[in-house]
Amino acid sequence: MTKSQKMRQEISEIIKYSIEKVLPDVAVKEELNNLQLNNVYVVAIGKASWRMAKATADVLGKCIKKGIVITKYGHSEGNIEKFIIYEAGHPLPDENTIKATDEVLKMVSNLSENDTVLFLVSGGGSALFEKPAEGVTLENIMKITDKLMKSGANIYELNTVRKHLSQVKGGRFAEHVAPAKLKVLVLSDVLGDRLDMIASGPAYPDSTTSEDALLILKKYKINIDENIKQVILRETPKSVNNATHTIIGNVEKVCQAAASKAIELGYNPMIFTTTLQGEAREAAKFIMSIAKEVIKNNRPVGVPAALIFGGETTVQVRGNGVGGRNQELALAAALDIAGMKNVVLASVGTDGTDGPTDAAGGIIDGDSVQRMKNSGVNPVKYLENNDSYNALKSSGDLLITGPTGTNVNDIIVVLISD
Ligand SMILES: Nc1ncnc2c1ncn2[C@@H]1O[C@H](COP(=O)(O)OP(=O)(O)O)[C@@H](O)[C@H]1O
Ligand SMILES: O=C(O)[C@@H](CO)OP(=O)(O)O
Ligand SMILES: [Mg+2]
Repeated sequence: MTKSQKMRQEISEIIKYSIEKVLPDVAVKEELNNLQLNNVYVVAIGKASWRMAKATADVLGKCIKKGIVITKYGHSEGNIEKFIIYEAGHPLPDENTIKATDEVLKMVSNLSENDTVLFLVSGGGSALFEKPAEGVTLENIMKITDKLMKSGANIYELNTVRKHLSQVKGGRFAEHVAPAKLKVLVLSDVLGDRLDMIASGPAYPDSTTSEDALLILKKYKINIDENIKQVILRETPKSVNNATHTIIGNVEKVCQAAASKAIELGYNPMIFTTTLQGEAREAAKFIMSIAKEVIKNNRPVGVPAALIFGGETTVQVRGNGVGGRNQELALAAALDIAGMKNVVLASVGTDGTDGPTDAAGGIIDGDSVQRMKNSGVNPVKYLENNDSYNALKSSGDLLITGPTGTNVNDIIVVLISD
């Protein structure tokens, strides 16, 4: 085995271990074990909702009256007693989203103040839990969110707009549940763990305003009809008094896990940030500038080193290729370190899907670009066309995990050895 092959294997091990450490099962059970709850209604939304619901059913069992899971297509792992399980569209909502959300609203509509809704929230919830505001259609929401996503808007901007077009986001779901109470367990996939942004904060007071939403649409040059503008001008709740929130997992945990596995494998780990953001290809260059500093000057960490970054970059999609922000970061990184020895990078979405592809991300090294060229791929052109998936496929650099059952943002690891 060559050095580079060994490092690729080690980086895969680090990623696998870290994702296992942020599966929500244990954290949900720990949180629920000491609770006295009777007649609980459970609503679970997002890409990790099936696992969160399963852990809940294991702990609360008989105390559950009824539960509903809404997760992304291909993310259900089977039946759970007393639960109805829906799969729906992501990152754009679809008819199944609306159907499942209506079922949730029906379930919580006549509860009393003695009832509790256990609300299990994970990223993906914005697309998977949706009932358009009066005067807005599903198509309106699909079009506006699609445009925002492709223009490189970050998750705060995207969800500020989503919250103002919805009957269940930005605290409005909590109003539906009242007078019953909500206990909300949250798996965070948003920079800074902002509770009003994760899945668009269905039970959390909204910190954004109608004016913010309109300014974001203007910034990205997205035109809306007057009737949509009027809907956006209806303000979201700024206080919610029937919900308590607890964060049970986040990107911090996944970075810590990566650091401990790196130590086990003999690397000096350093977590640089848990809030990486910006255009994916620019982030790649910045990350590799640090790698080069480590190689040249053993700064700010000595070789063998594991550089760890958590967060979520964005991509302005200009071409018509296939990819995701992690694959795009990996491709740009491959171009930056072409020909270099003993450097390997992995960039991975912890949910197991990066963009509209079946890959979780990519693992690249100094020979990736040569491998692409050998198979007739011009990596610069592919990057220009946002076709990172096919570029990484040609060099054998895609990381494919399938849905992981969790969702705590993205992790980037760089291994450097002598
Ligand atoms: N060809 C592409 N290359 C890079 N990114 C893309 C491409 N097509 C779509 N995307 C990005 O993928 C994002 C959705 O990816 P996804 O992994 O589902 O996000 P999340 O995990 O945060 O839900 C969109 O915001 C869009 O910018
Ligand atoms: O649902 C959402 O709003 C976001 C953030 O929580 O999740 P994802 O990026 O996975 O769609
Ligand atoms: Mg996201």
